[in-house]
Amino acid sequence: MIEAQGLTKRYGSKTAVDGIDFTVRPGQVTGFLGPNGAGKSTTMRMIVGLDRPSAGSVTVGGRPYRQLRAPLTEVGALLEAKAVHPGRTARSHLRVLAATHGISTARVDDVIDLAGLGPVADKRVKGFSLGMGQRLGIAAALLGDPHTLILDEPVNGLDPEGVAWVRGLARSLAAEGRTVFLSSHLMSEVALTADRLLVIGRGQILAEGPVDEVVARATTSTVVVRSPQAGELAALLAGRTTTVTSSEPQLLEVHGPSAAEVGELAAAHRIVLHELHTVTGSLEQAYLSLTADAVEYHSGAPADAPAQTSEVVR
Ligand SMILES: Nc1ncnc2c1ncn2[C@@H]1O[C@H](COP(=O)(O)OP(=O)(O)OP(=O)(O)O)[C@@H](O)[C@H]1O
Repeated sequence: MIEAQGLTKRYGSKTAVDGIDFTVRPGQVTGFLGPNGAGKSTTMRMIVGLDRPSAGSVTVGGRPYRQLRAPLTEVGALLEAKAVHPGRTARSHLRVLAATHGISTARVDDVIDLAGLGPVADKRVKGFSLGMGQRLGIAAALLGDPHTLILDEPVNGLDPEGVAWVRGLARSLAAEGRTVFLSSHLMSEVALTADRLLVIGRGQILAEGPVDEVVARATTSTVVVRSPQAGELAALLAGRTTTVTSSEPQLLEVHGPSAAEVGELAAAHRIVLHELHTVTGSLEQAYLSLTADAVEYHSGAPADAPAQTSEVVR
């Protein structure tokens, strides 16, 4: 469990993290989202004691990181720009790390296998691809078999097989009851991996909660109805809180009432339905809407409209 209270970091006049309160629970994967410069890495660095909060506090398992007796066995972290001696092999890097933290050499072999580093374990790290470097960072994070995993952009540079591996790993670590906190800019991946979300912008929390709830709150759902009596149903639905549009005969897109309400209204008037489902927004749409006012670094080119990758909930 990670708990932050009034967590703040200032760099001179810049407030990178602005008095945030949050809890990251065990047994779940929590996705940490936000635009570039939102304060994600700074927050993660404060969790693992690499940056000192200017105010407030953050604890892991009830204690500040610096007070943990065996930190590597409690918290494993993959953070950007982690220092690895380029002349060392992956195996020797992990062995040095294990030796300094009283972890067995057998565990080094385990995490090499777990991270799929076997074929390159005895090669020098300086020749590693971005993806291999990420795998080594994840192997190091897992070395102490920690209860809490903090992964800053873990899929950065990984190929599709690697991305799927990180997803499976995060899910299985959470299923074992561990706390998994990961940041990513890949919305499709977060949608597949995370149970909960913490969204920040300009150092402040913009949204927090189960993925479905955050998406539902930040996007509008549409009830799609197909009926041979669409005109009759549209007339019954028309009202101040309901908008009904129709893009083809017999098909209605209804904004306002739930699918259950539309179905019950139809049944009460003996209107035949051939189809009734809810189309919810995507995580990408929710993210763009939540962070629209918190983006510090805008692209020059106009952004494409978010893809209509709607999920159908029956
Ligand atoms: N050491 C530092 N000195 C001064 N400013 C810093 C320092 N580290 C971070 N910042 C500033 O704090 C803000 C938050 O940065 P941070 O790296 O935490 O954002 P982020 O959400 O991780 O962004 P990204 O998605 O680009 O990695 C940014 O404006 C950044 O420029």
